[in-house]
Amino acid sequence: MTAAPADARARKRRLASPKPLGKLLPLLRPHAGRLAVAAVCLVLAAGAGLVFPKIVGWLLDSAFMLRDRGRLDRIALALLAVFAVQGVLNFVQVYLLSATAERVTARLREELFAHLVQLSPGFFTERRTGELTSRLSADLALLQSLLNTWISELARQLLFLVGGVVLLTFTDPHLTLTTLAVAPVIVAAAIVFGRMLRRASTGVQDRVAEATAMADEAFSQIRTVQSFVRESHEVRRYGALLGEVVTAAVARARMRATFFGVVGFVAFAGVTAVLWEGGQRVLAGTLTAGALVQFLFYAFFIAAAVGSLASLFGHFQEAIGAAGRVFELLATAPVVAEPAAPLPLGRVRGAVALDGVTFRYGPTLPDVLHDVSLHAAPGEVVALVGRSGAGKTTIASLLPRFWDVPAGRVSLDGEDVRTLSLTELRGAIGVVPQEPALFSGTIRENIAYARPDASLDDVIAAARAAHAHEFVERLPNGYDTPVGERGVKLSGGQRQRVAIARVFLKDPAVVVLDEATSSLDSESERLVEAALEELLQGRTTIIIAHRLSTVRRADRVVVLDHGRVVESGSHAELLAQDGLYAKLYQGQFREDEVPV
Ligand SMILES: Nc1ncnc2c1ncn2[C@@H]1O[C@H](COP(=O)(O)OP(=O)(O)OP(=O)(O)O)[C@@H](O)[C@H]1O
Repeated sequence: MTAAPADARARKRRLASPKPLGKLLPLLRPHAGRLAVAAVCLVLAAGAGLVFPKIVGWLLDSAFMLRDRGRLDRIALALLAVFAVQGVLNFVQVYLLSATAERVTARLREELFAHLVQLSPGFFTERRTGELTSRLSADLALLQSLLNTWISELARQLLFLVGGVVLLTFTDPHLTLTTLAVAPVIVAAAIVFGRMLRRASTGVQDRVAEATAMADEAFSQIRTVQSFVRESHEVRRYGALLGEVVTAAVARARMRATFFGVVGFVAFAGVTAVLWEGGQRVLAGTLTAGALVQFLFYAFFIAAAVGSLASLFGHFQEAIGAAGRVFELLATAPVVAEPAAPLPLGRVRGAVALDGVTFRYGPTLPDVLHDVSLHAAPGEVVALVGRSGAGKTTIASLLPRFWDVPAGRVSLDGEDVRTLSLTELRGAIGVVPQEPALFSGTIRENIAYARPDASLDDVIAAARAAHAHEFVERLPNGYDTPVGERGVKLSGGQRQRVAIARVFLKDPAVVVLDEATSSLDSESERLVEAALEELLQGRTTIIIAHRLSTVRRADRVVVLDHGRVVESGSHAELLAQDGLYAKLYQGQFREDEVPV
């Protein structure tokens, strides 16, 4: 239990360091030209802003004293010109920065997405998908604000601060000191509140991610939610999480409000001190009214700049937190890595083997496979059977190398799967999951998922082989019919046949099939059976079998128990052995038998 607080401390330290923001620099490099133009515009616009008090001071001291109307007109026109130029400069700068920020954020989002989709399935069992989507949206939105507003605001306010102080010092060094007397208080407040804000903001972002994850889960499990009539429970759960978001956000708002109150008061107290001290000198005749007004303007600029910088400090802390989380995700190394120099696979024959494989899902978890050896010759159909939790799905997911084995060897055509390129290995293996989920899109797009360049004829041929063509043809838009999110607009049997058609189009040498446990109506069942029958022709097949017809068809049945191979042989041989298989047969298969 000592590790957790240490982790938390490390996390806090890591978030406090601005290093994560530095990682944005390489992304900005391609936009250097645009950023340079924006920076020049920003400096010039700030300069124009700084000229304004000078002109007003001049106006008061010369035009008014001399009662010169012409001079007033000229000064007003000059001011208009200054503001017009400033307007144009602001436009260019805001436009360039926003466009760059949009591009950079989109690029980073894409990079993060590209990184996440190639991480091993194990990563997604540890992290909730809703949390990841929240990182992609909320944290990147913070970084976008950083790029298009906060950085330019920081530069602008720094220019106002430095420019203001320099110009003040030229006018009256003593009054400058009075103005700056309050600065240490503001800086101290910024540091204290900034830290608190960063922590509070991380809390808010984490709570938002949790609430998003929960909603995401409820939507994806909507049938379960509704069939158990748990809608109000889910609403309460979501409400409770939103309550936490509100509590955390209100705490952050309280901090921000206190900060603004304190900093506002201190800054204007400084301005008041300047007014009081300067006013006395105007009365004494050692300072002109124009110089005092000019001075007050600069004092306002400085106060506003210090205040803005202080609040920007808080925003930067939030952005550091967001960048930290984003780059931490980007740095997650895939557990299953592409070999440095993959062996070329050539034409795949389809010999599949596990030799002495021991496997566990995590270093602290118990072994779920113990010294498993299993061989399938090219074209052979091997059925895996065993009680629930025996390790069948685990074996099936080791072949496409979704996980690596700590002991033993998994091979394709005699080559260790760890030595092959993931693209070639996975290209050689077709997987039909137990409950195939399709992508929202059309039937054609779903079948062509394995080969997006496939022609309609190829898609139809695959659908025919999978006995899906007949039902697709009867749909209102045929192959262009949208299937709905995850294929919800199709029946279970239709989804299965589309998933089988997809594998036909891929035409792999090895098929890994997790047979559906849920029973379909007999017509649908017959069609799926027929489709599978065709799919297995000439391919090495590993089937997680749940049906008697499947085990009968298999060349070999491998019986697993608690992660060990306990029996192996044909259906008839195993029945004759009267061991675990015979027992399973009595209990599992007989009732599942379907009329063919
Ligand atoms: N992602 C995972 N993380 C940790 N343990 C897991 C994970 N997936 C499966 N297990 C564990 O591994 C063991 C084998 O599971 P597996 O899914 O391979 O069994 P199975 O024989 O396919 O079961 P079923 O027929 O019910 O699908 C089980 O004890 C299970 O709890």
